[in-house]
Amino acid sequence: MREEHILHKKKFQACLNIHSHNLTVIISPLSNSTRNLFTSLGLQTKLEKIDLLQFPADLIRNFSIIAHVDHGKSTLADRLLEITGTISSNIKNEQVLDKLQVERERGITVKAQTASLFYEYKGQTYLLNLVDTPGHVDFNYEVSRSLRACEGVILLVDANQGVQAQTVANFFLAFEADLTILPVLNKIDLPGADVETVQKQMKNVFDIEPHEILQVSTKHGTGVEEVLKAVIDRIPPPTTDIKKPFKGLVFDSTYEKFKGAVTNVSVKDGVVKKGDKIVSAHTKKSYEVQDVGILYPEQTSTGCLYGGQVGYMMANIKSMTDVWIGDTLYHEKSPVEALPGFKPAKPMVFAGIYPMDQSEYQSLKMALEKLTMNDPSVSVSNDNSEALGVGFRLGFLGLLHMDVFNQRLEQEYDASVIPTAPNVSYKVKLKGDKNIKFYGAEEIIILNPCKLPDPSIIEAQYEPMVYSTIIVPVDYIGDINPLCMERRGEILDQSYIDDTRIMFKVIFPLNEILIDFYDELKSVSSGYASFDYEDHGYQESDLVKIIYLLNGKELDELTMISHITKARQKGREIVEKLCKSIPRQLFKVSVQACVGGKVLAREDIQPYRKDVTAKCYGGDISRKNKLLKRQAEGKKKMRMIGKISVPKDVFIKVLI
Ligand SMILES: Nc1nc2c(ncn2[C@@H]2O[C@H](COP(=O)(O)OP(=O)(O)OP(=O)(O)O)[C@@H](O)[C@H]2O)c(=O)[nH]1
Repeated sequence: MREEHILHKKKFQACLNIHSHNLTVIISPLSNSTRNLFTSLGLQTKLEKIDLLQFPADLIRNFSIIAHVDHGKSTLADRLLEITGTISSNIKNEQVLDKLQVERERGITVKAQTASLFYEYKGQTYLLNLVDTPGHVDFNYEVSRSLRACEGVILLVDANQGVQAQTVANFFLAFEADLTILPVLNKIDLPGADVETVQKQMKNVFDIEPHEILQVSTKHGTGVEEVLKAVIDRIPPPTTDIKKPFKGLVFDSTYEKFKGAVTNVSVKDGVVKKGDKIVSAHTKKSYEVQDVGILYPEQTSTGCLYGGQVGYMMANIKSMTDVWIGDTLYHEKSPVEALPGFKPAKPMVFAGIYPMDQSEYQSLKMALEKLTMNDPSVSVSNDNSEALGVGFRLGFLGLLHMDVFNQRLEQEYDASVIPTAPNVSYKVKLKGDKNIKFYGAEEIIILNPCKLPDPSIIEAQYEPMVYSTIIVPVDYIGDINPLCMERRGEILDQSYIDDTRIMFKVIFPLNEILIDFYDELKSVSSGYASFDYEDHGYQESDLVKIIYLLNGKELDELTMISHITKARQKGREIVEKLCKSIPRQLFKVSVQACVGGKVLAREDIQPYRKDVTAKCYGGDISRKNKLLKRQAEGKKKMRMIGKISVPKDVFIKVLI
């Protein structure tokens, strides 16, 4: 049975399709009240086909939400989606735009997400395009790209925690991009919220006046509607001319099974329609637009996008090499000057990834191609190892980024891989001896520690440095100095951001802060410190290669480069942890750390005989088979070093 009822009112049209058990409401974007009515009833809503021509530039606002980790960006996005009737406010929405399994499991945003909202204000309906961005330093590249599709940002600061290191980093990203900054204090519901102090910090660090700052509780929705109004009042509309030829900036892309590449496009000028023939300024390849629309928050086809608008586009792009984030798209018959592309992401951490079984090399290659389409900040090059075979060396923006990428590889592409220890990239200057033809270059970059040349042919070695910001309460000043010294850091500056907090500027070797520095910083400051860093070039250093041996066989995935003063301590620590992580075998295993043939540390793993079926003699055969099956599954997670079986993720266990 189906019944249709169409409501006509001055400014909106709603069409209810009543099926026997479910109700779909087709709504017009033009009225908040209609959308809110239906979404608050918990009904499924679908946007009626809209004519985006009704939204000229002055009715459009494009903005990002930026903040330190966990200051409430995704929660604010949820409330904005609810207030505008984009999603139902009847159910408990939690971080709706965090769509990836890894984001849901970890409770963090790793991928920027765009959503279009319609909001009625002062008698006009506005089209608002928001980008929810990640807060962690490892995903800053997502933030900087998103900003290119915006004219303004909401800078969210937790009223309880105050200005943190990533607040500073993200503020300056927006400031340097010349965007309008709308400052908002969040979590004012918390008993520890100290609005006055945080206002003072924002005045001291960003020169933002207290009266400019809005106050909200995104959890309870308090003050959130004022944020929407301020977005319209304070953030300027995009500058565009829809009569000019189409010029679109590709600011993000995702790979979808069955659809191929879906690009997120910010239309700078002109209009793009389904069926148009478009060209990529980067590859000069042309495509036919198969679908184009807005993200509401799911893909909602509109058939076209006009200047100033932001949305998605599908054009049958199948290969990763054909999508270039930062690319300019134009109509085949009206070429335009390409927009400046994005500064390429600079990987900070490198690690090898090898197929568990060499026969899986091709499928791993394809999985990497697809996943890097979703995450273009990962660099991929071929790699090989005597022990692990052929594989890939990947570059990441940080350890969390690496961890998340590997998890996505397993979860989304079912890839079973052996990852190697993460390392930074070193630079080596070879001796100027014409007879030495090593790599045929004077200066080489070492991405794989196994490939560090013999010291006899090295003239100088350099390690990457970072320029960092640490913010801590003054009570912990005394703990910061020794921590920085221990990590070979050089404190350049320290300044008060208010009466209670101090900001340090420190230069560190990247290798020293890569693994557990942040944990230690948090621990010495009772969780109050925050930390952010950026690339600071290379500096000459005294480095050695540490290799680890199991009964004399090299454990390739753990080879590392260390500062000479840290080698012995590092070697001892890792040997100790290896002994704890490698299961006992049927024979004794000696674990050694060596530098240039000299043993730095050695320990033995004593033999242990484990017959899992020992207790099953005479018992139920099915139980015995179950145990053997479980043991076989366990073996899949192992790899063999000689006769020793080692967990494939051994480096994670010993390093992190
Ligand atoms: N009490 C209170 N908690 C809040 C408020 N806003 C957010 N939270 C909580 O703070 C935590 C982090 O919120 P998110 O919205 O995930 O923060 P985020 O900035 O998007 O986090 P990342 O994307 O990982 O950087 C969650 O547990 C929220 O429930 C608020 O106004 N009051």
